[in-house]
Amino acid sequence: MTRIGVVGVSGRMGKALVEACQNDQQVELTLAVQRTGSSLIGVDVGELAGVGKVGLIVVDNLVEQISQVDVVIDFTRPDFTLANLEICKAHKKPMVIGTTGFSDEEKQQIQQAGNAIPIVLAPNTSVGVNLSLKLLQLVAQVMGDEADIEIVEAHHRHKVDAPSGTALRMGEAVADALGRDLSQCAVYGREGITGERDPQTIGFATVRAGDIVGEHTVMFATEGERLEITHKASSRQTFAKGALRAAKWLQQQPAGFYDMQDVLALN
Ligand SMILES: NC(=O)C1=CN([C@@H]2O[C@H](COP(=O)(O)OP(=O)(O)OC[C@H]3O[C@@H](n4cnc5c(N)ncnc54)[C@H](OP(=O)(O)O)[C@@H]3O)[C@@H](O)[C@H]2O)C=CC1
Ligand SMILES: O=C(O)C1=N[C@H](C(=O)O)C[C@H](O)C1
Repeated sequence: MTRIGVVGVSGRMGKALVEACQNDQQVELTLAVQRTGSSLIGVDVGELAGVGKVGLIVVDNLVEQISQVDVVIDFTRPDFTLANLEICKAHKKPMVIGTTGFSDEEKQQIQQAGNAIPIVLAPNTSVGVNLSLKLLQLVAQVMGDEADIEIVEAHHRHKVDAPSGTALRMGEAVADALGRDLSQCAVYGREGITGERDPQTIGFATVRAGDIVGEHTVMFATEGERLEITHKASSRQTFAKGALRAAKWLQQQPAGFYDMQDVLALN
């Protein structure tokens, strides 16, 4: 049994994680944290998540009750996640981080924390997206040098970061396979007289609309044919189940910096 602590339980992913914990016999939700001063403190977390009373109330302090968990799961915002990371480090608790929107420096900070505790950092915890990263490597190796590569992602209107963490990770996978540096070859959106396309670039386009859960397409287009790899998430449960899988795996690992490829043995 893996005892799980979820921070940011009021969020879309926070609630999805609470529901996933209720449906998984191998985990127990033992801590539910929300921001200090939130009107949700003291509320039953199952009622908050819409799955009925579960007998665990929302609290506002990770530090005080962290001894009750084996793994902390955090899908929130970079500033809050980094604060929680310090707490997990101090208390030697493994952490699954699904938050996106980190700067390169912040990602390095998380990577370094892997010297002290086991950490999974994954912009997308779904099995499908992580499998697609493998496929992308193969496609890039075979046709990437001849193809124009464009990444299109679509998410709900509430998403605050762009491009999505997943789109950036897909871009990195393709760039690495081609020996390119994504920071040098990425083009984020186009407008006006852009000139012809530079074949070395990897383009990103972002859609924000309605309640789209998460869609990503990587396009390899040559003169005469086009190969597209598309992933569409239709439920946040796919991310939540992946995060629980990562948490159960992480509980057995030594300190280190891991991603979903490690969890799914795709490396
Ligand atoms: N890895 C993956 O597979 C996936 C990753 N994500 C990522 O997860 C993150 C969360 O997404 P989502 O659930 O849609 O976001 P929401 O906005 O719905 O939820 C964010 C949660 O974090 C809390 N929070 C944010 N900032 C703070 C803070 N400074 N202090 C305390 N609490 C804070 C919010 O509390 P409050 O309401 O009080 O602000 C809320 O509970 C995003 O970065 C998103 O990109 C999303 C889906 C899948
Ligand atoms: O904010 C979201 O919703 C999602 N964010 C992640 C990302 O930025 O890649 C993953 C998923 O697509 C949903």
